[in-house]
Amino acid sequence: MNFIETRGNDGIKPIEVPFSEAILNPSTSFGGLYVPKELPKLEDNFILNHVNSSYKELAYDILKAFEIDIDENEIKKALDLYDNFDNASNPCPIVKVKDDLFVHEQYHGPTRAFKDMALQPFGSILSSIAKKRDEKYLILAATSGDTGPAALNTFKNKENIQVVCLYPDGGTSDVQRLQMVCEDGKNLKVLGIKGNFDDAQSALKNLLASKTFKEELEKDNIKLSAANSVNFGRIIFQIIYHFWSYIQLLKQNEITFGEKIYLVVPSGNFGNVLGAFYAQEMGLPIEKLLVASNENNILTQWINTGIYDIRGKELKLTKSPAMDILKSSNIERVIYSLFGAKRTKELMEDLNSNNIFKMSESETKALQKYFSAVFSDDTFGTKKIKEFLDNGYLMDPHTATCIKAYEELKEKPLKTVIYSTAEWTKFSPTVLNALNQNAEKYTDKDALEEISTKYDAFLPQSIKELFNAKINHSLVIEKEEIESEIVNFIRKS
Ligand SMILES: N[C@@H](CCOP(=O)(O)O)C(=O)O
Repeated sequence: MNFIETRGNDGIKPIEVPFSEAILNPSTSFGGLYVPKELPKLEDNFILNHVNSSYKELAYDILKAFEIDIDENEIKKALDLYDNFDNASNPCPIVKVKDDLFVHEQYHGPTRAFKDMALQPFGSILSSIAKKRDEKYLILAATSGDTGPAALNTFKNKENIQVVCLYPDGGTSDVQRLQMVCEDGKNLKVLGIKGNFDDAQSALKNLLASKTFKEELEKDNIKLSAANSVNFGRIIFQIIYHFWSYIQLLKQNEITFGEKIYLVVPSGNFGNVLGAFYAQEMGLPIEKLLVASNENNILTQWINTGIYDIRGKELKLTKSPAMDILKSSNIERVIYSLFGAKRTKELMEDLNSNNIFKMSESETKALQKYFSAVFSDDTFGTKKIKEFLDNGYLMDPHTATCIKAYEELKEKPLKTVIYSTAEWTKFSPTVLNALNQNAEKYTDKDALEEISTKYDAFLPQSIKELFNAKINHSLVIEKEEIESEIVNFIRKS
């Protein structure tokens, strides 16, 4: 299957490209994003046929439905990386927390966040193709905390690959920061920037679109790609686990085949919930996608009003930093699916030029057929962390935002899966404040120890080791210095 562009084609780029091309070179005409020409429709009995499949078998068959131009053995090698997760046969388990409520734990990979579910196999495939083609790539990653560690981990020491990861200084948790600045691969560069996540992501998008930057890289025979969800190579792996959720509920006799469910997804860049939307379009019985956000509630505003307005909005630093985002990348792919390329280009150009776009009433209704949204603040989150642990379940602040959506947005008494995108270990001071109902300034190390001892919670070795690890990347730079720092790094390596 080939891939086309959300904002249409400029007559210079190829009108459609295979999967390998879309992931190696994600920059498109007019700054759009690659999307599949059409989504594969899975056969009626696809789900039933996979009730006894392993995650890897399910993933393989979904990837096959996309007819991607990647060698079968490469795909299998990439999927074998799930064997390194906590439980090889179930890399993202579902846990029942109430009669009708289930948590899909997506954080059992090496960097303790859902990004590993996609970046582990994506990194393997991308670097294998680069090596086979004998091409060198610079992979950019902008992160609000989870993508960065996962991108660095997957590409560390990979031949033909260099990675530059941009994070907002002071805009991630301390564990997230340490996961990045302590990484030691010789092909990795981590840059803190004086700015927020939107600044980091805008820099990435500008560089992807910049002819002169790409020409500069070409002098060293280097091509440019990205590890963020602007790259469809991320999204394709973020479709699979929604099928897994449904199949797990079937296996546990919690639902019967065909019964619809709600999925609640904590959202920032909208890649995870976009994967769920695509899964629904491919045949997964979903009643509605419930979008949870924090006080940076732009997604709630968009879904509830059809207006995306960031004029005069300041990005707030919250206790759920991975969702501290105002310019969300993947709303564009949803808009394209619902209204086509011409309208997507119009709306995205409005947003770029005026910091606002307005959809019509009928467009807003069309969006609301699939999505409902609500946001919550940190006070709500800490209350829910405590309430759930009192009932035996430990969750992180991002997962806690989902509870608001579960409590307020469900219109039918259907089973609901909430997505736990990151492990509590990445946010232990916030979690301990919630549990002790105080505002003490705990260090991450103390909070991790106290929670794991008091509540007998598992503490991964990779997290414990961070506090004795050497800091390999201490540079924090101005936004304006990003491009020259990257070029320096390329030239020095
Ligand atoms: N929440 C992300 C931000 C980047 O999102 P992505 O899905 O586009 O990589 C993070 O934690 O870094």
